[in-house]
Amino acid sequence: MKNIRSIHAGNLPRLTPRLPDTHKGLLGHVLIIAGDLGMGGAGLLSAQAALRCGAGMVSLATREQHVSAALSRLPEVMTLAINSSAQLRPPLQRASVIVVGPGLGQTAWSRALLSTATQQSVPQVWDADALNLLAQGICNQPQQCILTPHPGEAARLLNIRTAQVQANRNNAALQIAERYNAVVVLKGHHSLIATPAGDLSCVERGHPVMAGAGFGDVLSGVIAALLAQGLPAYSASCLAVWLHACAGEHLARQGRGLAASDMCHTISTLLEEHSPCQA
Ligand SMILES: NC(=O)C1=CN([C@@H]2O[C@H](COP(=O)(O)OP(=O)(O)OC[C@H]3O[C@@H](n4cnc5c(N)ncnc54)[C@H](O)[C@@H]3O)[C@@H](O)[C@H]2O)[C@@H](O)CC1
Ligand SMILES: Nc1ncnc2c1ncn2[C@@H]1O[C@H](COP(=O)(O)OP(=O)(O)O)[C@@H](O)[C@H]1O
Repeated sequence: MKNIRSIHAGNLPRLTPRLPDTHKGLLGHVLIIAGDLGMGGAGLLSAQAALRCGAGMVSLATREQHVSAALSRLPEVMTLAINSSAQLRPPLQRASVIVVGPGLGQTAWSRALLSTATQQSVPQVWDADALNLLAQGICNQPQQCILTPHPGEAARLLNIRTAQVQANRNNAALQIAERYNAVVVLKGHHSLIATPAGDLSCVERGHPVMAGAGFGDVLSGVIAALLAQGLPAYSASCLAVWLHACAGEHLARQGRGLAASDMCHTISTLLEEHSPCQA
């Protein structure tokens, strides 16, 4: 293992400023594949975060039952009803970055969509049920993949117990990165970012106010937006985890009632302070 690097404001990667004549077509198109019945909000949180972190376009592929709620909450997002993997192909062709997994479930619908996504060659962020299906051997992760497990999902990926992951988080993050040949974000208190080459970074920021539903869904959208705007996988992961953790600290005064969607505006403000839109 190489030395563990502590991420701080001084060594963070930056997004380049936008040219005055830039347009949305140059800023990436994030496709989020998410939201089985009963979990329609997870994809919305990811989409909202991607939008608020500057992705040029954001599409959400989800269950038909979630479309009208998604459109009324996030009109900027192109929300598509997907009943079969054939219907997913056109949006997949347009995507430059894919997020798959938030609230995806593990039904036949979920599996069909995930396996269609694996055939794409663009960068992908795999979260939640995409990781659970990967751990079950139901599919293989594509090239250029970022895996974002929480400790429970990490345990499933390594076929060990959650307590064993937590007892040696560095080792767990590196092992998943090596086994799945992917950049890994091991979430939780002091999140870690690992690569298959053995690089390991730690973000010693964050706050227990973030221990609630949907905070990981937001993180997946932040990573995707940074990828869409040109950062490589490891840099995008480090910057996204740092922004997300610092936003949690900023909002900690709200206490236990902090909702994951409250994070998006603060993450957007921190990103602008760190990487201004114009030079
Ligand atoms: N609004 C929504 O629709 C939401 C949907 N969600 C979906 O709900 C489904 C189930 O996901 P869950 O993550 O709840 O369930 P899981 O069963 O994957 O994970 C929960 C377990 O993982 C372990 N764990 C997680 N974080 C830990 C930490 N920081 N330290 C130690 N142990 C930890 C604990 O044992 C915990 O009980 C997924 O499809 C997910 O995407 C969630 O994302 C929450 C929001
Ligand atoms: N105690 C904590 N300290 C710092 N960060 C936390 C803490 N609890 C949760 N988080 C962060 O919140 C997010 C939770 O993600 P996850 O467990 O996947 O939730 P969900 O699936 O509900 O979206 C992760 O980014 C994690 O690092």
